[in-house]
Amino acid sequence: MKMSPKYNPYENMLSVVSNAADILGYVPSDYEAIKYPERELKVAVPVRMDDGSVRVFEGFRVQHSTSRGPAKGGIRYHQNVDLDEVKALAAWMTFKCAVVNIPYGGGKGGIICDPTKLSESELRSLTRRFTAMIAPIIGPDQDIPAPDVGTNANVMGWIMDTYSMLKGHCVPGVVTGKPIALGGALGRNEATGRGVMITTLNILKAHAFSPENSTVAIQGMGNVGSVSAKLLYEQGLKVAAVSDVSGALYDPDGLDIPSILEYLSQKRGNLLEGYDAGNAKWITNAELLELPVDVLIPAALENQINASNADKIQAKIIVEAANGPTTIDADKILDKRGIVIVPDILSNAGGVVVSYFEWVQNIQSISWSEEHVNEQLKDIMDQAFQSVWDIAKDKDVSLRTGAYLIAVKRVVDAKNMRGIWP
Ligand SMILES: NC(=O)C1=CN([C@@H]2O[C@H](COP(=O)(O)OP(=O)(O)OC[C@H]3O[C@@H](n4cnc5c(N)ncnc54)[C@H](O)[C@@H]3O)[C@@H](O)[C@H]2O)C=CC1
Ligand SMILES: O=C(O)CCC(=O)C(=O)O
Repeated sequence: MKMSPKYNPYENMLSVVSNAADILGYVPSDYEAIKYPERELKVAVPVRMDDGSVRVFEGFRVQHSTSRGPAKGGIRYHQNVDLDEVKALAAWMTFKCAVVNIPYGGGKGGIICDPTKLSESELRSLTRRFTAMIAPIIGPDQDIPAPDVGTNANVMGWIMDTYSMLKGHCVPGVVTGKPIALGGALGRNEATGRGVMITTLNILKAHAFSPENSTVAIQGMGNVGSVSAKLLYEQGLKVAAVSDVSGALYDPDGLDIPSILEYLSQKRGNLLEGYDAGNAKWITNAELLELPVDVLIPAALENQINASNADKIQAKIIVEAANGPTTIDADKILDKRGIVIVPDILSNAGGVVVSYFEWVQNIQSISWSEEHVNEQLKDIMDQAFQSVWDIAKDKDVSLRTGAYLIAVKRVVDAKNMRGIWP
């Protein structure tokens, strides 16, 4: 994925936060502290590769804020990971947890690597060594990792095992998104996509669109994109386009999502390439973003909708499933054009909400049914959507600004109530 040279996700995040702080009437010293991550750890992780050589991978864990609770957020394995990206992702977690009002701060981690080019044993060694190196700053009361791009339940299982071995006892609450057999929550694997589905239905309803008459295009068919596609298809939306790093499929009459998901589940590497497209046609990811659909769901990486394509977007609504898919320049262009954006910190919060349920179950040694998890998730997502919608209408601002008005206030209030010590 090509990043525009000037794009800095951390600066993007800061300018959104400053805008919200201005509207809230804060003076700089009220929110100066939340402009900086509390802690940044950079590690060099040596791995014995299958061919006997040693490679050293660079990794990061950033804790943006612990004012409202332990840091919380995923770990990304991707070749384009860098410190500014991890810092931005950590800060977005702080504001995401605040907007849905769960008792966490924000953190994020990453390793610069292409996990599709590593064998399972290399991935396991990399994960175990990385965990050992970040172990001093993580823990169920300190900082709780989870899956993100390029990581999954298996990786979380290795983190849980390595941390537990270091402590000398089983610590399931150190990480969420684990395999169910290791204390993972039922419903966590689908939770982010389920939250995206709930949010999409909420925004369609708010604009009096019926799901059955709405079309959607989804960029990214990993954990978040594929579950969003499945659940939206089941809700009657016409999923006209989906994509991944290997290309995009488009059929204005709607794709056969169950058949695509079946193909992905059988294919090693989970890529769309090679799928028998039938009536659908292959297009590029750039073309997918500009399709004439009702809803566009970017579910891949940051900086996909930027100043170079914002004036070509034809969707009426964008539901941000990825973190940071829209730059601030694009935001302004889209806003002027009347395109509604449901911001990432609201629409993709389902994952961390169910991670919170997983952690709550782990520390109490109890287990909830999937039905209970999904009901509680829906309640939280609906309430958060309504609060963001109401404040945005009340203040006549975008949904992104509305979400940040709620989140920044909660984080600043907590920070200031705790005070600066000594
Ligand atoms: N996994 C989770 O629970 C959560 C993930 N997110 C965010 O959702 C986004 C996707 O994450 P996951 O689905 O977990 O990752 P994943 O690793 O499961 O899937 C990523 C998908 O994006 C595709 N992709 C990568 N580069 C692309 C490109 N240039 N064009 C089109 N597709 C491309 C990949 O082929 C893959 O289908 C990320 O922004 C992540 O931070 C947000 C909240 C929670
Ligand atoms: O489940 C979690 O703790 C965090 C998921 C995540 O990384 C995100 O929401 O971006």
